[in-house]
Amino acid sequence: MATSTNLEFKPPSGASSSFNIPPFPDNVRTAPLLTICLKKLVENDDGERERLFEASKSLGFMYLDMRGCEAGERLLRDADNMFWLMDFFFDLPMEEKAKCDLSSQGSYFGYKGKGREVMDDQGTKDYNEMYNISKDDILGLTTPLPAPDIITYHRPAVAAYISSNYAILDTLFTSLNTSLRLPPATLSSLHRKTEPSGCHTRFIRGHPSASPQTTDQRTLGEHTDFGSLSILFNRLGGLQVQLPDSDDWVYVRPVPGCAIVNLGDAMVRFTAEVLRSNLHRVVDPPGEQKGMMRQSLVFFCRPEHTAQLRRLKGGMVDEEGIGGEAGEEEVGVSSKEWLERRHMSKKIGVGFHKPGDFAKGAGTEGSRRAVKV
Ligand SMILES: O=C(O)CCC(=O)C(=O)O
Ligand SMILES: [Fe+2]
Repeated sequence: MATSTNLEFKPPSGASSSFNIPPFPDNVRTAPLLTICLKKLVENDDGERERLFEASKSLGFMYLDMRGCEAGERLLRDADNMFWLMDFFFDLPMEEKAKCDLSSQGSYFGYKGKGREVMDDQGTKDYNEMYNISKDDILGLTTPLPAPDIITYHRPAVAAYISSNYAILDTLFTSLNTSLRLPPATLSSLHRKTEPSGCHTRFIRGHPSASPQTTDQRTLGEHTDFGSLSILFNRLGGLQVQLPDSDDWVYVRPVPGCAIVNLGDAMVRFTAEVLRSNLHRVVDPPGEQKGMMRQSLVFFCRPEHTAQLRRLKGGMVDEEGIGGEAGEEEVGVSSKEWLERRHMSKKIGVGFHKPGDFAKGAGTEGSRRAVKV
């Protein structure tokens, strides 16, 4: 932890530990993710910029190799701290976690218990506990939300992790900005750390699905991410992506030293579907990892609340008239509205009451232009 502690906490369960994890199996189908080297992007390597653009158009999922680069190594260290904090958090008694469950107030942030969201329109319940920590809360842009002492005490460590993510986001946005031939800093200026947004850190504890007899081994339903870029760290397998133009689901193998980066709906809307926000889901970990508690860590970067999700002006997409006449202004929806509509539809008793409600939260999953460009 970045801060020392005088508080007494029982040792964590170690569910996040990278030690003693059985290997990811070799006999399952895995996704052909490109590995992008952060160091090369930071050094403005043209070839690496092209590869980032390619990965963002074709699958919208990639590995980002953090090693050998100061900003990357810093994020790896800060992410390790978050995995420790996550262990402590999820090991708290349920009544402590329930105190920061803000779902009934319609808040996206705070704790969500296992089975409190649906994975589909039939109302199949999920198998995850989640804790969403608002960037605006940690950086003091809003009044602090109720949180357990362990989180309050370690706010500086969470803030450090957020800053490390922003350093990397800035590199990614700058590179994509160049590839899209957008006016300088267009993407970065829609994602300022100091402006209110739905950006957040997510802790996930995935419980094994119901019983070995069930054929449905999903623990988190299929979805596209709502925002712009997600930076994800996995220790155990279980994440799957659906391959473009196919019904096949394949695993994403966790790779030490690499984050899994994926694009969300906002990037699709900004680029008239040139960039891709791919469907993904989580199932029980494969092979010898099956039955283990699975923890993952995500930083979700979303556009500022007031940003309009529509084709951006200028740049290759607009000038080439992709998704409309060149210079034509599309009617947008604000990032805040998009987020609220999408997250509510899954919450049992809040936005999801009956079949049909789930579909109200649809994202850009129907979009397929990206693979054809
Ligand atoms: O846990 C994972 O590997 C992925 C989680 C995810 O897709 C999400 O929280 O949106
Ligand atoms: Fe996701």
